[in-house]
Amino acid sequence: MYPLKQSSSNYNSSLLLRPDLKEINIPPWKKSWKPSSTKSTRCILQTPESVPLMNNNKSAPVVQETEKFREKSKMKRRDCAANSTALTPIGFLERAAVVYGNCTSVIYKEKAYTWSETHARCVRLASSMVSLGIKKGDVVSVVAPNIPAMCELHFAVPMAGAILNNVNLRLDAKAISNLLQHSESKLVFVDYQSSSAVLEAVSLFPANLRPPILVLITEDNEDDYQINGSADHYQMIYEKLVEKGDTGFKWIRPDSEWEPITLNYTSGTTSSPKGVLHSHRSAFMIAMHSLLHWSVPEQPVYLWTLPMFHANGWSYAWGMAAVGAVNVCLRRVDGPSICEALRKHKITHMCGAPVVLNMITNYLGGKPLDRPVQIMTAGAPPPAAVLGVAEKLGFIVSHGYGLTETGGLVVTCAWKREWNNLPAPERAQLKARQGVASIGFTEANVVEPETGASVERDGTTVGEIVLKGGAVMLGYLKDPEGTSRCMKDDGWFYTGDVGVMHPDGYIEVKDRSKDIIICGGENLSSVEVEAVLYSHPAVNEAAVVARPDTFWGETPCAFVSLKQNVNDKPTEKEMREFCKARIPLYMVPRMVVFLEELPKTSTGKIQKFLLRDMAKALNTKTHVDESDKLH
Ligand SMILES: Nc1ncnc2c1ncn2[C@@H]1O[C@H](COP(=O)(O)OP(=O)(O)OP(=O)(O)O)[C@@H](O)[C@H]1O
Repeated sequence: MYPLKQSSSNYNSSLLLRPDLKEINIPPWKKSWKPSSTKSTRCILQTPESVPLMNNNKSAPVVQETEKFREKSKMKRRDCAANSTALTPIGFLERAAVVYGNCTSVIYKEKAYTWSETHARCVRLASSMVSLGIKKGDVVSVVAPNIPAMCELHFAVPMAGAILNNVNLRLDAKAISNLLQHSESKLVFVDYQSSSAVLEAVSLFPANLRPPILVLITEDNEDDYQINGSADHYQMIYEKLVEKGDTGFKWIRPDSEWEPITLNYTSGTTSSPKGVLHSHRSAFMIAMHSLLHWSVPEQPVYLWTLPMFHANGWSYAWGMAAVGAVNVCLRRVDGPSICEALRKHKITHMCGAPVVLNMITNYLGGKPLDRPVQIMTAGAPPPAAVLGVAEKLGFIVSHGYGLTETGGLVVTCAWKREWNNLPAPERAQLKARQGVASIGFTEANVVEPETGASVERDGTTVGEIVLKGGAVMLGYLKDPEGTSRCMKDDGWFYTGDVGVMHPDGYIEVKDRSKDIIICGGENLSSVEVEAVLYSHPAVNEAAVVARPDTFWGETPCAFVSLKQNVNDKPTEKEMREFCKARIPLYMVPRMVVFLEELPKTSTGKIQKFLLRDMAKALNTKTHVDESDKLH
C-alpha cells in the first residue's frame, strides 16, 4: 500500500509519484524510510575488539547485578581457564581426528583423505604458514573452488592464528586486487585456474604497497606450476607447503573467542562487496545451530555445491567436521555433475540456492532420485513451485534465511509434523516462508524501521527484518559508519530485507527493500510476482524489477528464461494473461522480456540491478490495458 524502499541515496519515494498521488495517506515512517544498511566502502580502521561492546548499552547494570550475586554467593571468581576456553570451531577437527580418524573426510576425483590425514595436513599447513611469516591477526586469502584445499584452509588458516578470507571466484582481476588491498592480505592461496586473474590483480597493486606472498594450488601434478611461465611469482606450491610442515606444531588458539576468524565479502548483489568480520565465537555458534536445525546426523555424505567462499558454505565448512561427514568436492557445479555425484557417492545432504535446486530438477526432467537427498536451500526466496517439484523428485527440502553478516542461516522454516498431512501446494507455500529464529540465535522480528515497533502479526503488514544473536558479525572491516548503520543502538541488526510476520510467528521475506516496486503509490513485492511466473510450466527462471514510468513512478517488468525443450513457447501476451488469472491486476508485469539466461552472481543470486538497467533502457511502451485502469 505504501512506499517502502531503500536505496543508497536518501530516497524519497514521493518523488516517483504523480503530483495527485501525493495525497495518499502514507504513515510518516513509511514516507521517510531511510536505508539502515546502506553500503559504504569507506575505509576507516576499526579494531574488532571494540565492536562487541558497541550495542551493549544495557550491560552496566547487568554486570553490577552479577557482581552482587558473586559477593553474596561467595564465589571468588566468575571465570577461569576451566570454564572460559574460547569457543572456536577449530576444535571440531581435533575431535574428528579422534572419533572418525579412519573414516573418509574428503573425496575429490580419485583422491580421498581420512579425518586423521586431514587433521595432520592442517597442522602441517598451519606451521608452514607461520614459517612464511604469518602472524596472529594477519589476513590470509584463498581463491579456489570447492576442492580439498578449501576444506583444509578453513581450519589451517585459523590454526596459524590468521583470519581466513575466501575470495569470490568469479571476480575479475581489478575486483580481486581491490579486495586484497582492502583486506591487507599477507598470503594468497591460488587455485591454478585462477592464476592469471590473481597475477593480474597483484600487478595492479600500487608501487608502495607490498604484494602478498602467493602459493599455488595445483591439481594433479607439478605441470600446473608452470602455467603461463608463472612459476616465478609463486613462493611455493600447496602440496610442498603441507609436506614441509611440522607435524608436532601446537596450533594457535584464540586468546579470546571474540578474535576474528574470517573476513567474508558479501555477494555484491546490491552494491559493492563489504568485508564482514566474524569471530571464532560466532563461527562456533552458527556451525552448531546449523547442524541442529537441519538435524544433520553423524557421518553424512555431503556434496559441496554451495561455494565455500560464500559465507564459509553457510558454516558447514566447519560443521561437517563436527559430525565426521564425507565432504564430496566438486569443481564444476552443473546439472550433470551434481546428478552424477548424487548417484556415485550416495549423497545424503547438500546445500544450494533456489537457483541450484531449480537447475537440478530441470536436469532431472521429472525422473525421481534413486534415494532421498536432504537439501538446505537459502540465499534467495525459493518459489513454492520449485519446492513442490523438488519434493516430488525425492528431495527433502529445508529452508533457511541468513546473510553474510550472520555467518549463515539464523532463521529457519521449522517444520511442524502436523503440516505433513496438508496437500502438497499448501506444504510448499508454508515451506517458502523463511521461519523463526534458530535455537542458537536470540531473536528475529519484523519492525517499523522508524519506531522499531513490531509490525502486526497479520502476514500482510510489511516492515524491516531485524535480527539479534551471537552469530551476528563483529562489523564491516574499516567501515564503522556502515557498521553502525545496520547494527543499531537499539540492539538489533537491520537486514535491509522487507518482510511480514505471520500470525503463527513465522517471518516471510517479501523483498529486499531495494527491490520493492512502487507503482502509483502501491508497494508491490517482486517476490510474489516471481512466484506466479515460476508456476508457469515453461518458465525456467523469473525476476521482476521496477521500470521507471513517468505516469506511475514505477511499473513491474518481468525477465524470464524458458526451460529447454519447450515446444510451445509462451508469448509475452500469454505470460501476462497467466499472471492476470492469478494476481491482482496492478501486480501484473507490464512487460515480459524473454532472455536465454538471467544474469547471476557467483552464489546464484539474480542480479536485479543489471535487470533494472536493462528495463530502464527498454524503449517499448508499457502495456496500457485494464491493469492500468485499476489506479
Ligand atoms: N531464504 C531466503 N529467502 C529470501 N531471501 C534470502 C534468503 N536467504 C538469503 N536471502 C537474501 O540474501 C541476502 C544475503 O545475501 P549475502 O549476504 O550473500 O549478500 P548480498 O546481500 O547478496 O550482497 P550485497 O549485500 O553485497 O548486496 C539477504 O539479505 C536476503 O535478501
